[in-house]
Amino acid sequence: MKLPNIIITGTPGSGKTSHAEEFVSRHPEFKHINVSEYAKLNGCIEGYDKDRDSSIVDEDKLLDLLEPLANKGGIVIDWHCCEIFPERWIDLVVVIRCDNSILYDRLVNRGYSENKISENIECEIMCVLLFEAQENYNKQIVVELHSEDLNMLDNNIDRLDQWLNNWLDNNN
Ligand SMILES: Nc1ncnc2c1ncn2[C@@H]1O[C@H](COP(=O)(O)OP(=O)(O)OP(=O)(O)O)[C@@H](O)[C@H]1O
Repeated sequence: MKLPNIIITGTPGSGKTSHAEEFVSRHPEFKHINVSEYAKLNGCIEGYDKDRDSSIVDEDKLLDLLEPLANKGGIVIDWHCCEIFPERWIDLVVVIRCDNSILYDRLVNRGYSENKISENIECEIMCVLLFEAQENYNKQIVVELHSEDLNMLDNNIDRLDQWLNNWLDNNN
């Protein structure tokens, strides 16, 4: 059976990994690719950005490694950046959104620096990840989902289940 490839993107702390994990726990035939972890485990880190306090991913190497998985289908890519993934790979782009004050508390709880918190809150206010998704993929495959409490998370995954059922009906 053919499976779709999904990107789950959004500002750090918005809830990408929570969504990807819940979706894959309901659909174990999918593989969750948490790009930050995957890049570290697979030697795709090419440096460190001191200002941003984050690793720099070797995107070419990452894409080479992901290509066979994407061609097979059934990957859920979880990263705060979506534009590097070729359009032909991707069937759905989910942009997770979060209320600023809730996001702020989540980032404080993670012990992020004031700079890193401000940068991420600004990114959320300016809808950076939503625009990035809409500019790089057909708008019809981009969906914005809010993730402020567990009820919302559950409803979002129900929506993704429905989308998946429709996709499977239309593509198999
Ligand atoms: N809908 C939600 N309701 C309650 N808590 C949530 C929800 N979504 C995420 N969280 C919590 O917010 C924190 C950040 O979530 P998560 O790690 O899924 O975000 P992320 O976008 O993957 O972050 P990063 O990009 O840094 O990996 C976690 O503590 C998680 O439990």
